Amino acid sequence: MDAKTARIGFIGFGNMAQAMAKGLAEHANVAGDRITACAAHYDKLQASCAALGATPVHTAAEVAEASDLIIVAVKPHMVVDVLAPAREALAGKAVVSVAAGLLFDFYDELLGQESHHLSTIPNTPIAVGCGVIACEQKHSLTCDEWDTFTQLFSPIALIEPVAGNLLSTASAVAGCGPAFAAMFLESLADGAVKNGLPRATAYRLAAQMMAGTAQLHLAEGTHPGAMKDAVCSPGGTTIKGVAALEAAGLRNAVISAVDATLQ
Ligand SMILES: NC(=O)C1=CN([C@@H]2O[C@H](COP(=O)(O)OP(=O)(O)OC[C@H]3O[C@@H](n4cnc5c(N)ncnc54)[C@H](OP(=O)(O)O)[C@@H]3O)[C@@H](O)[C@H]2O)C=CC1
Ligand SMILES: O=C(O)[C@@H]1CCC=N1
Repeated sequence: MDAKTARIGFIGFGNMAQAMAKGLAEHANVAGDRITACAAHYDKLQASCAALGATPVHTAAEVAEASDLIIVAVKPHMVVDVLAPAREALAGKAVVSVAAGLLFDFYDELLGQESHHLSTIPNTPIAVGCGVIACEQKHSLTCDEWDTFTQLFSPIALIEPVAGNLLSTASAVAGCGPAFAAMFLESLADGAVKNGLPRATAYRLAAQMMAGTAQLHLAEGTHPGAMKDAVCSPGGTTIKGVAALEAAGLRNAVISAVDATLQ
């Protein structure tokens, strides 16, 4: 399988699948006509496929037949029922799951020990080429399929293999994290609006600040504590804000959020 020509299928075409397809089409040079998808509601699917030049089909088996690499992107509790009728068509194809909590042993049992599968957790920023895909280290893709998968997705996501027992924790940070980060972004803007800044300006400033702070850490590897210290002038305004965040329990709230996703 060649990453330049591989056909990609999505079984389920909701928020996560569309983010991946958009990232591939708009940031990784994957032509829309290489993408096929199915979903529960065909009219809605037609509209979302049209936006990318992708092909809508009615069943998971049709997706499998039309594709070399198939992304399973329905809700975890639906995977068994949706994949069962497509089992034959999936045989010998590369199956990449994004369903939370479904690991190697689950797919080995569902698809058979000869099947080629990989369990992952991506995140929605992949739509703009800034995603993460945490992958279970143990998988049964061939070397060629793994290479194709990484060549396709590494232009739009950091691909991070982790042990199976840590995939849910990685998911809390990378998969759920965009929701937590968006809450921080919104809260920061609320504070600014409360003090008179127009809403749109507040979102623009907060979003660019968050992107820039993350870029600074990624580029220089600076410890987050040192990044904070570099902003806090003695007796200045930032340390007063830091103290207010600590008084409100920011650190404990975030750690509890990670714990909550794992329960
Ligand atoms: N959202 C996220 O940020 C992340 C999600 N995930 C995982 O991605 C998966 C999808 O989540 P998400 O995209 O958020 O959920 P959505 O509800 O947005 O998407 C689910 C998709 O499944 C489709 N579907 C439902 N029933 C069937 C069926 N019988 N046959 C084919 N397709 C069907 C739905 O169709 P229709 O649209 O017509 O209703 C929809 O397109 C989950 O397993 C989740 O754990 C993983 C990491 C991050
Ligand atoms: O909320 C969820 O279950 C999925 C998994 C990671 C992000 N969204």
